[in-house]
This record gives sequence, structure tokens and C-alpha cells, in this order.
Amino acid sequence: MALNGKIAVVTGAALGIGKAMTEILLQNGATVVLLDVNEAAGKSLKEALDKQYGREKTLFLNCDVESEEHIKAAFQKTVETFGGIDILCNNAGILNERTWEKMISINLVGAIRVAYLALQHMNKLAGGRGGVIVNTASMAGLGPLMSCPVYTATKHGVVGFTRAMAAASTASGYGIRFNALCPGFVQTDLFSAIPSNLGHYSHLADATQQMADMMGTLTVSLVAECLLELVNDETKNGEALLVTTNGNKYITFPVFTLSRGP
Ligand SMILES: NC(=O)c1ccc[n+]([C@@H]2O[C@H](COP(=O)([O-])OP(=O)(O)OC[C@H]3O[C@@H](n4cnc5c(N)ncnc54)[C@H](O)[C@@H]3O)[C@@H](O)[C@H]2O)c1
Ligand SMILES: CCCCC[C@H](O)/C=C/C=C\C=C\C=C\[C@@H](O)[C@@H](O)CCCC(=O)O
Repeated sequence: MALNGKIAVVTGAALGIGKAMTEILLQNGATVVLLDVNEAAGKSLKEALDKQYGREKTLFLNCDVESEEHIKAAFQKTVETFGGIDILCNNAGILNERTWEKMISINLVGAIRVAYLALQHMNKLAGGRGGVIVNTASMAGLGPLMSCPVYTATKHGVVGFTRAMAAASTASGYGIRFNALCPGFVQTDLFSAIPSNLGHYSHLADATQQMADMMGTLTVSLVAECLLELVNDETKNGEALLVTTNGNKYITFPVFTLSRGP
């Protein structure tokens, strides 16, 4: 299979989209390290995956992406156990406008921290094997959701970080592709909890639900298939892949040509 011999790390792997990413990577032959702050869910998933794929194909590590210490230890354990990192699914995230500083700390700062620490092991200039980093953003990373402005900001940040890192990697010779995955509404615990997590914007919950009803909700499996596309297609670097129930689209962004002033 296409990912035989590849070592993948998935953050937020225990539930939802991360769990589906873990499963499709295993189905395609990768060895997967599951990182999650939810130890019970992570251990339960590991137990189930052991039965299906064998104990040696996965490793679960309790890891909070807000903790540099946790991430460093997780990547060190990964490299010691499996010899390196080829694929990073930078997926962990929350939606809670009431605890918006924490949401920034997890969704944006955490994603940047995980990517930077993974670079220390993946970067060809640092002895790594290169590879691909897919950051889970959102459709809300491409256009604003009035009911969750800070969530929108974190996901716009993830898209911007991804595109800039893709250019930096190419210019520097890191040998790593960076892409952003931008799903619409996906049926997960995060999506189900939205009405209670909008804080000041709870009065806009109905409007958002109407939008979700109109747009439809995606399955985690469909999102995982898009992840696999970004992992496998080596022509993809600096892309933002929008995933909706009406199909998928690689987003084109404005290009600002460098020219001297008048
Ligand atoms: N569900 C949607 O509609 C949707 C749409 C687009 C993008 N996303 C994004 O997809 C990603 C996954 O979301 P989901 O819908 O699967 O949510 P989920 O709540 O079902 O799963 C998120 C997982 O991340 C873990 N997690 C949360 N905080 C963490 C932390 N600090 N450290 C490590 N792990 C942590 C949770 O324990 C959980 O296992 C998020 O980044 C989210 O913003 C979700
Ligand atoms: C409050 C729901 C958050 C769900 C989080 C998850 O990331 C899913 C996002 C799904 C869809 C996002 C759609 C964004 C649409 C914008 O581009 C804009 O067109 C919406 C305008 C209407 C509005 O409510 O702001």
C-alpha cells in the first residue's frame, strides 16, 4: 500500500476527524502515532486498533498540544520507537467562544508549536526525511462565521501559517510539504456541542444551524479521504483544500505582484 513504511503522527487522534484520519492512514499501510489529551478515548481507540491492525502499528501517547514538554516528549518517543516522522496531521482543535484565549492557545498556537517541533525531526536540513504536514483548518478559515469570530480567527491563522510555511519550506529546502484541510460542517462532538459553546454569540446559534442545515454535514470518513489526497499527491504544497457536501475545491488566493511604487 502507498504508505507502507511511513510513520504518521495525528494530533487530536482519539475522536472525530482525527480518529478517521488515523484509520485511513492505517488502512493505507502507515504506522500511526496517536496524540490526544483525552487519555481514556485514546487508550480505548488504541485497544480497538490493536485488534484490527496489530499492536506494532500504532502507539498512543497522552499529549496536550498546549504543552511544549508533552509534544517534545511525544516526538522523541516516536522517533525512538519508529525511526522518524514522515506525515503530521496537525488536527487537534476546539470550538468554545467562552474560553477564547484557550481556543487560540490550542487551535493556533498549538498547531504552530506542533509543526515547529515536528520540523526538528522532519526537516531534511536537520537530518530528517522530509514529508508532509497537513494542518486541519476549516471552511471558517476561508470565510468568517459570525457566531464564532475567534474560532474564525484561529482557522484563518492556520491557513495563513500553512501557506507561508509551504513557501518557506520550498525556499529553504526543508523537503516538507504544508497543506491546509478546510472542511465545512462535520458530524463530530465538536459540531454537536456548538450551541453551548458560542458564548457572547449564542443568540446566533439558530442562524448557524440554519446554515449547517442548508450546507449539510460531512462524514469524518469523507474528510479523511481528502487528507489522504493531500498526503499522497506530492504536487500539493501550500494548498487549502475546501471540503463540502457539494464537492471539494482547491482555493485560489489573490496574488500580490511585487512592483515599485509610482
Ligand atoms: N466538526 C467540524 O464541523 C469541523 C469542521 C472543520 C474543521 N474542524 C476542525 O477539525 C479538528 C478536529 O475537530 P473534530 O470536529 O474532530 O472535534 P472532536 O472534538 O470530535 O475531536 C477533537 C479531538 O482533539 C482532541 N483535543 C482537543 N484539545 C486538545 C489538546 N489541547 N491537545 C490534544 N488533543 C486535543 C480531543 O480530545 C478530541 O479527541 C479541529 O481542529 C476542528 O477545528 C472541525
Ligand atoms: C459555529 C459553527 C462552527 C463549526 C466549525 C467548523 O470548523 C465548521 C465550519 C463550517 C462551515 C463554515 C462556513 C463558513 C462560511 C463563511 O465563509 C461565510 O460564507 C458564512 C457567512 C454566514 C455567517 O454565518 O457568517
